[in-house]
Amino acid sequence: MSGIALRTQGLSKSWGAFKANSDVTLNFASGSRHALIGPNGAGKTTFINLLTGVFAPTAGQVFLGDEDITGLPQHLRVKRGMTRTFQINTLFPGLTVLESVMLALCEREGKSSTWFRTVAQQRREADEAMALLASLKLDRDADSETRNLAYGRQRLVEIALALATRPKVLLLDEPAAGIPSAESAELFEVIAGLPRDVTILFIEHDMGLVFKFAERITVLVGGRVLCEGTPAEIAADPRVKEVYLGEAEHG
Ligand SMILES: Nc1ncnc2c1ncn2[C@@H]1O[C@H](COP(=O)(O)OP(=O)(O)OP(=O)(O)O)[C@@H](O)[C@H]1O
Repeated sequence: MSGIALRTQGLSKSWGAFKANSDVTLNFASGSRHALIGPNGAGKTTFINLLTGVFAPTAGQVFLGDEDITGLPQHLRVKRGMTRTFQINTLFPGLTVLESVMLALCEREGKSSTWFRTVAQQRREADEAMALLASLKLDRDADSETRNLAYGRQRLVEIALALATRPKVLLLDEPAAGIPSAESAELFEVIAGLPRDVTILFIEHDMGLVFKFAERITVLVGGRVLCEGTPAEIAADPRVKEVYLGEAEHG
């Protein structure tokens, strides 16, 4: 696939006089693995919330492919192909991994309220769910209750649930947060191996993971784009060093 999967034009969000995002204009190429980095409070999560429709922007637009989705409610953005991860702990506490993914698949097909389905229909969904789990190396956990899995594997189930909506764009806000580093590397290996028809934008604080897995990096500082480029370009940019060195000195 080529072209632009997602772009923003002059996207801004203020609360009173405070500008959390200012004039953010970015392109996300189809199939790319794009990281959004920046110091605490830079406005990264705000940007994701503007993309998904949690917040309405003060100014600017969001385009998914060619469509201006700025005014769309959250669930219609998911239907159009932009999904962020769901928190399984709050969604399906007592279900197995397989049941959770089947439920997400049924939800996508609009079948979640159908109490009677044929065995053949259920088998199709189970097969699709198992294939999805296998692609994330979660098939061995299919019959475990999600709440009994290690935290890192729970995060993978969250990604499976997001993928069940068949996204064109997948948004991951710190997918490895709270996971031991050995597990987080494994999680990112799986994310990196996702099909190329899914464009991935992720926020991540661990620079080792960012520079290993991102193909493009955007640095946000004070709600503005400081710079954007390949990992090599970002690593060599003196402005980025200044921002992070300044942070280290304060820390
Ligand atoms: N609903 C809100 N009302 C007012 N201010 C907010 C709101 N949400 C976020 N902010 C402020 O906007 C700024 C940017 O926050 P945001 O969470 O987007 O930053 P971040 O880059 O994701 O930070 P972190 O890396 O610490 O998660 C912060 O100063 C925050 O306090």
